[in-house]
Amino acid sequence: MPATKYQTGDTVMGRWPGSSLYYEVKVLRFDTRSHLYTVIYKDGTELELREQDIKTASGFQTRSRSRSRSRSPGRRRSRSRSPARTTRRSSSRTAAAVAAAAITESAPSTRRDIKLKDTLEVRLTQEDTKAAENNSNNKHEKKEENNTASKVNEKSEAKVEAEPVKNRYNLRRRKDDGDAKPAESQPEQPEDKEATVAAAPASTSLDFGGKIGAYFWLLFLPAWVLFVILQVNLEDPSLANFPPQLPPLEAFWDAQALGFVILWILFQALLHVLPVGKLSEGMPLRSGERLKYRTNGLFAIVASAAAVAAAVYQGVDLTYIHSRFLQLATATLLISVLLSIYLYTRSRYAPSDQLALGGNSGNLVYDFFKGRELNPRIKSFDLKFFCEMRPGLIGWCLINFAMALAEMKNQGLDAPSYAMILVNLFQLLYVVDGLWNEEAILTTMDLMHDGFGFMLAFGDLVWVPFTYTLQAYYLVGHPNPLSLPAVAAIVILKLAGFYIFRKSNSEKNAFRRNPSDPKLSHLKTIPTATGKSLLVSGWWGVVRHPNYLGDLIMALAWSLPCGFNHLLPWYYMIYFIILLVHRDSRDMSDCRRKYGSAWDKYCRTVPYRIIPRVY
Ligand SMILES: NC(=O)C1=CN([C@@H]2O[C@H](COP(=O)(O)OP(=O)(O)OC[C@H]3O[C@@H](n4cnc5c(N)ncnc54)[C@H](OP(=O)(O)O)[C@@H]3O)[C@@H](O)[C@H]2O)C=CC1
Ligand SMILES: CC(C)CCC[C@@H](C)[C@H]1CC=C2C3=C(CC[C@@]21C)[C@@]1(C)CC[C@H](O)C(C)(C)[C@@H]1CC3
Repeated sequence: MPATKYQTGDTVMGRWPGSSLYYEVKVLRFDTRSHLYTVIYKDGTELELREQDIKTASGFQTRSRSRSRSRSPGRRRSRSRSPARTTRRSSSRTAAAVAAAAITESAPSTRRDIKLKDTLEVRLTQEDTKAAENNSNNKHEKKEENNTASKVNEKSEAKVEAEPVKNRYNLRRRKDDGDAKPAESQPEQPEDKEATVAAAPASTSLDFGGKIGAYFWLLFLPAWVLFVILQVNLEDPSLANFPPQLPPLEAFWDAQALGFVILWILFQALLHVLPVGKLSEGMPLRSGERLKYRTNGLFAIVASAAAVAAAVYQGVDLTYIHSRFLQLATATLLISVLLSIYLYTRSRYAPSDQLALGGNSGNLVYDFFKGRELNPRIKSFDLKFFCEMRPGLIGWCLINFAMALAEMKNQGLDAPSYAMILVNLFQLLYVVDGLWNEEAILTTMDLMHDGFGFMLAFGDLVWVPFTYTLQAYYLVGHPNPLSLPAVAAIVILKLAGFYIFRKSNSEKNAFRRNPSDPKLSHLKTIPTATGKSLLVSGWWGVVRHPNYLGDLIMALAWSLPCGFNHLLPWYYMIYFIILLVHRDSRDMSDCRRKYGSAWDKYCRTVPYRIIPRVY
């Protein structure tokens, strides 16, 4: 071995692929060509690691057994699962399995007792690239029994290794290379040495156009909301009338509107904290901890509907929402900015293992926009979950309803138009479904991966209620009579989209929550080194984002009732295509980073992203 940082035989800490956990490993050799260290874990699993994925043991303070024992049950479970202990429990258990178990089951005794001297990041770098295609003949792919998400097909892995690998990632198992020592022959690791949770690494690859992009979006997004609101008020909201005449500045502001918005948010917060409904567990965090969420969204929307009905009965004129839309939007924008400032400020004091992987670039503007802290909470009140699922989402339905009343008032109708009814019912179904399946949000990107900053605070509180309602707003001033066959066709389209959306989201959510669910046992999966598997049949075998496909079909059904006279009611459809294509590519790179070659294999097996045979 040439002069390298670590020498053959050194005992060091190696990062487990796709996780922030470190285990004690022994250096076996260094490859001068690839600059990779081959290391062996206590259970005999061999991996190739980059130098930056290895640290000296002195850089860590591991948790002591006595401390961990006294804390959470999850933590107690994890003790028996670390690679260090597998040799005694079961020699057939792979490091992949045990690491996954450690990742998913260990909760830190306390965040404060985890200290890292370094901030680390694992990057799955593609080495060379020719052979993966040849090796792609589904060696991992098998009809898993679904009895565990953490199986690693050792035999097929060995075959892959035996051939020249082209699309290979540098963090991979090498147990069957021949010179790996059997797990049983490894010395037992002391029981008080356990995996250590890494701090969030500094974000280096930045989304949304990076730092410059963040400036742009911070200015553009609020301006866009105000712009479309001004546009939709025009008799002819066409591009020919761009830009709309700007009203005087004071027209944007109304203290009463601010008061109503604050009341609405407080009312939703009150409903959220009431001890009604179930407490659901989120997905395991990097630390292994699982947060609890009160998922009483359905109760919240029913209670809100009752409160609104009571208010209308008492003579409250909801068309105020239509006439003061601009002022309500401005007030909510102000609240979202203040909330984002609070979120950014508190994130400066948050322990670094609680930061999101993407919003920790060190650049104030970018981090403010993207969000630093993953799950900011005030006691057990989760701000991100609340904002995403309550004031804006339920507010969306309230606004739509107010638009229906405004349409009747403005056009002198006894009942809302067909188009208005369709838009109201379709979007109500979407929101109620989201609240009914509220638990499923816990396995989405926003909740699992994104920090909570301006993007989501503004998105949840302003963007959703004030731009997703544009179709209903448009119909108030721009009637579009629909024939019954047209109504029927649009309803069928909506139901088809909804079916795809709901089935695919539920399938993934059920699989992530319980991979051994007997109802899913017919599905094919690909195991990954993190212990989680990927679905490759069922809905997730049709395209890589079947839920986006269903959502897009629904979006089409929301715009069609508004006709083709103007582009404005099609705004949601256009925005949504851009949003979902971008989310898909963000998710692709996240998953590639997490799952490495298993993800590539999934992409080869399921080549289309959102629309079968098209995209
Ligand atoms: N109306 C709106 O404005 C918006 C609606 N949405 C909707 O919200 C829903 C959630 O969307 P979003 O959070 O973007 O993404 P997904 O719900 O699709 O979540 C993506 C995650 O699912 C997991 N996953 C991906 N492929 C597989 C597979 N083959 N098998 C098992 N797990 C897999 C991965 O996470 P891991 O492996 O880590 O579990 C991946 O990161 C969608 O229905 C979307 O349409 C989204 C954005 C805006
Ligand atoms: C301001 C930016 C340009 C974009 C911000 C994006 C947000 C508005 C969306 C990100 C993901 C969302 C989801 C829903 C609403 C929009 C945002 C917040 C969702 C709650 C809508 C209802 C669905 O049933 C859902 C699946 C629960 C959605 C989850 C994602």
